Amino acid sequence: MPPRSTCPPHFPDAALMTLVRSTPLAICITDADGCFQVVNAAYCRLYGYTEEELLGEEFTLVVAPEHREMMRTMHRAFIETGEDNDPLIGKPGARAEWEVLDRQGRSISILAEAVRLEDDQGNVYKATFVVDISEHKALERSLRKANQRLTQIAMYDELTGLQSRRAGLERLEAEIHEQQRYGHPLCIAVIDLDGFKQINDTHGHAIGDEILVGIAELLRRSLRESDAAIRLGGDELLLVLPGVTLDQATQAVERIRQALAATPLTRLALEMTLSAGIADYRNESQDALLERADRALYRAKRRGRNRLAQAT
Ligand SMILES: Nc1nc2c(ncn2[C@@H]2O[C@H](COP(=O)(O)OP(=O)(O)OP(=O)(O)O)[C@@H](O)[C@H]2O)c(=O)[nH]1
Repeated sequence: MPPRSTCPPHFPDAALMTLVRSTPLAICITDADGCFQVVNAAYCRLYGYTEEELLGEEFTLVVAPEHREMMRTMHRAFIETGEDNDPLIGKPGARAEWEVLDRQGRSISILAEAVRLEDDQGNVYKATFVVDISEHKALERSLRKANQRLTQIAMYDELTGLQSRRAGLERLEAEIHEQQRYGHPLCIAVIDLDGFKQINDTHGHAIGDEILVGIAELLRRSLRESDAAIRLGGDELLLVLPGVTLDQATQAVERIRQALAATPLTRLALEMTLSAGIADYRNESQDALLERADRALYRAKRRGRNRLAQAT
């Protein structure tokens, strides 16, 4: 035999009701039809209604119209079984977060927890305890936004939108692992603009920036989905070209070189050229691969710029 309840035999009891009414926790009690039978002062304050306005009304008054039917169904299920069959979290449970509406139609985030009550006549009620978590939710949203922003800053170069050095080198490392596992060819190209310092010195940094943005656009247009374009720093760029041989990579970068030479950039329609060193991956470390591409780039520069060189 379960122990008998120590509650007074009549519900609601006057002393308990005083407690319910004066607690700072927002509480409402709804009957089997979902109509408010009790709302305490904290509940009224939270939603901006008077007690008279709420009593007898269906609880869906504080729910957005599109969610009312679902909430009615859940309320009925709770009255019958004592469990919320919450379709959003997919498991029974009487504690959940919701978005509700106050009297002005403003959205409030709440944490609600409920208990099923039964009086001596067998009438069933649902008592719901509500905590306003709007500030907490707003903070959560702004933290999520700040995190996204930080990720964006870490992953992408702010000026050009190309991948950042850090993200790009991580990507290259991942491609090297793929290559080691499956043996697909993998190439990289280290690109450096020709005479970029002179452009900055003659036309100013803002025009130099426009050039970098223009080249980034050209790269995005020219590369495949599976390729990556990375700004290593300054006017130095890295292309990661998976699945192509050294000759195919050279053809692809040669097309980019020609396209750049034929595309005047910025409002001053400046002509710009690039030099590049291209290397195919040869079972080496990332640093060794980058170093070979760098040496090839250096050769291309020495031979007169506006040209490519393959790494040996
Ligand atoms: N406008 C602009 N300039 C930058 C930026 N970052 C680096 N630079 C400049 O880019 C120039 C890089 O020049 P270098 O690559 O060393 O030399 P270069 O003039 O291109 O000469 P070569 O590479 O030998 O053809 C320097 O003057 C840097 O100050 C940037 O974000 N914006």
